Amino acid sequence: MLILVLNSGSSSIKFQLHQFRDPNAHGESEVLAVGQVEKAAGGKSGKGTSSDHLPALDQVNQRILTVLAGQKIDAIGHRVVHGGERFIEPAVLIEEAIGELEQLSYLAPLHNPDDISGIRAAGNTWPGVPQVAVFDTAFHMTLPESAWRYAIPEDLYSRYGIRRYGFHGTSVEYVTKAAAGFLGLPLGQFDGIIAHLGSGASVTAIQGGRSIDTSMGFTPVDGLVMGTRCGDIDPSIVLLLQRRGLDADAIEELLNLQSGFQALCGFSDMRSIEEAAMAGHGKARLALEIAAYRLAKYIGGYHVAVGGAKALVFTAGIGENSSRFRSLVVGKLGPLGVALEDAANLGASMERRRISSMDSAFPVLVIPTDEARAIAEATAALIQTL
Ligand SMILES: Nc1ncnc2c1ncn2[C@@H]1O[C@H](COP(=O)(O)OP(=O)(O)O)[C@@H](O)[C@H]1O
Ligand SMILES: CC(=O)OP(=O)(O)O
Ligand SMILES: [Mg+2]
Repeated sequence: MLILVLNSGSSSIKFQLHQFRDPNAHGESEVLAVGQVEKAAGGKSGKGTSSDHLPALDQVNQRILTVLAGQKIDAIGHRVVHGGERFIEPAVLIEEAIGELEQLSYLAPLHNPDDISGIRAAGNTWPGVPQVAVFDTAFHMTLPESAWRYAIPEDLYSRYGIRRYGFHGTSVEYVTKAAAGFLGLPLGQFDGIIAHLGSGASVTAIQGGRSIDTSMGFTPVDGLVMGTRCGDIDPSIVLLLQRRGLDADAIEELLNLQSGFQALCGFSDMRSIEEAAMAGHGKARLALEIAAYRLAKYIGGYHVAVGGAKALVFTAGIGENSSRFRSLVVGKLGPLGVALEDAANLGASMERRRISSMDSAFPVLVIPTDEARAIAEATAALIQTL
């Protein structure tokens, strides 16, 4: 079975072609092709149309043709950022579902419109091939109301759907299962904290294998300090900016694209920030300190939320690769009795591994995430049922 996974971002489309040897899509898939193509137009506003996607998808098609050698793709799996409360699991993208997704676009104006344009364009490029959406929000639909409800008038929830949703769920679910397996625990007995630290970053509290709280909220701008997103701020800041003449689009851009590490030190990717910090750049060091401090506070809170974590797990670009950032964060967890084994933390292995000391109160793990594989598996499983 052949599954094409597409992740349509604002400026590029990432793709992976997965083959499941077993016709029932059990077992590991093999990655036959992987790549990224740039989109011609669209910009970072999320306001691109499906015609912006067509030339890019045509390039994807060209790049997989030789690998396919005449075989047909069985399904396309799309990463979709926001599924609202409507989509609590992956969905087959029949016209009705695409329509429902369009209704949800106002919730994620920076992400969903691109995802939907990508879905429509893929329907043109690969006509007749079933398409599936896998949602970043779905895994967090298990949050209890005490975690998802904001203390604002109820009307705002019933009218506009204003609540905490949480994101990165596909990654967090994959890593949660892998961490439970690594520790030899049944999923239902895994209580822990998963820190997904990429260009977008969030941390999730897991109890009994399910998400019970997470740092991103109504949108992916909330929570941790990220590459260009501010994370937690007082909403009154937005009001002041508005009173000083910034409109909604300008404020959105400021908080999503000009904040976070970018605002604190002038660099948005962790490799540059680390290099600058090592070269003595004071603002880069302060930025790392602010981000690590905030994440450590969340970890302390989530240790309480899950009733005592059995593991802390680092994943995604920064979580998997930055031993310096992991060490800064775990260095603040002394009161929880958690400590790293320096040699293990510094190791550059790409394997799942434990990096905490033998006497750490609970293990600290590095588990590489694989969103595309998770999307391929979910897509394959769903189209079996058609
Ligand atoms: N070897 C490394 N050391 C430090 N940071 C790294 C390393 N490799 C990648 N990163 C950081 O990981 C982040 C990107 O994470 P990633 O999960 O690929 O993000 P996304 O998929 O959301 O774009 C960037 O900040 C990048 O600098
Ligand atoms: C939803 C989100 O934050 O995605 P990313 O980490 O890919 O920016
Ligand atoms: Mg990411």
